Amino acid sequence: MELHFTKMHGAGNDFIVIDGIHQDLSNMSRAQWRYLADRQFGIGADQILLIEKPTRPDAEFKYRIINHDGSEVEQCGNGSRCFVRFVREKNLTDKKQISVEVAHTLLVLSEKDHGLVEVNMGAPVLDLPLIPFHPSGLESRVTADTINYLLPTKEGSFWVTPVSMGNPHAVQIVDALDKAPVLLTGPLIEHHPSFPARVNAGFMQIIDRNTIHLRVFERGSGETLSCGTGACAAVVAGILQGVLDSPVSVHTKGGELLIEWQYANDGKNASVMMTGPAETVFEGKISVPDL
Ligand SMILES: N[C@H](CCC[C@H](N)C(=O)O)C(=O)O
Repeated sequence: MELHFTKMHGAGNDFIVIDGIHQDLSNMSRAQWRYLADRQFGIGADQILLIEKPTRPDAEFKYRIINHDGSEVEQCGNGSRCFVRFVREKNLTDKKQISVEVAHTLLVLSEKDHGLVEVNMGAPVLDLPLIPFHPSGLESRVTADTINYLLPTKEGSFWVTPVSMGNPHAVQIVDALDKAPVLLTGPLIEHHPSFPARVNAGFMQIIDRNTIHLRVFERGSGETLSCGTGACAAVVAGILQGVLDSPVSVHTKGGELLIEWQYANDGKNASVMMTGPAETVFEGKISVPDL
């Protein structure tokens, strides 16, 4: 089958964005999704964003997120900004604020000046079974307003803070990000049995109380140049541990994101606000083989 797509990125986290409203992609297999995301045999991307008609009355659109490995997931921060840019450029809506259904949540997205996009990512989920995270048998320690867990792997043990932004994250603080063994330990954390749905492994270096450097080994995609939900999770973890204050500038290999979480005023149910770039790179069409 032939399909039209738009290649986009949000701070270097790259996407294949597909209009599934005007194209019928209901029969795509996981192997075909993997083919599209493959950087040698297909178009190449960290994730695929598939835009569909909503299933709930308060949403204008729905979008689905498929990782590089073909796994479908619950949330994508950088992708949500590219979604806004896409529907604007395609004139699919003229609304200033766009409500979109993503897995089990409703995101409210709006464009800001200077080509940036702001997303209300909702409140973090910290209830361990909902992350999901099973701490049984793990050493733990209280750190300010949260609990860290010592995750043992064959390459050492790492203190992590479990946080969900709709998708699961394990955030650790490192002293020197450029020396952190992200590619060695990231996969071990991603597949750790304490995270039954796997997990995105975040590595953050605290620069000051309003600045971090961040690398994320993403579930289903490996290390990406930037991870929006990972930036949100890292800031939540840092604020709960008493080492960060909102707003936080998150520096990633692919660019800068601004994350705000008014925990001090509104507690753990405060929404996380993410602001960052979204770029269209090129449009194309591709013939997808039966796989
Ligand atoms: N790999 C993630 C999904 C993409 C998230 C990331 N690209 C973002 O910008 O939030 C997961 O499996 O939960």
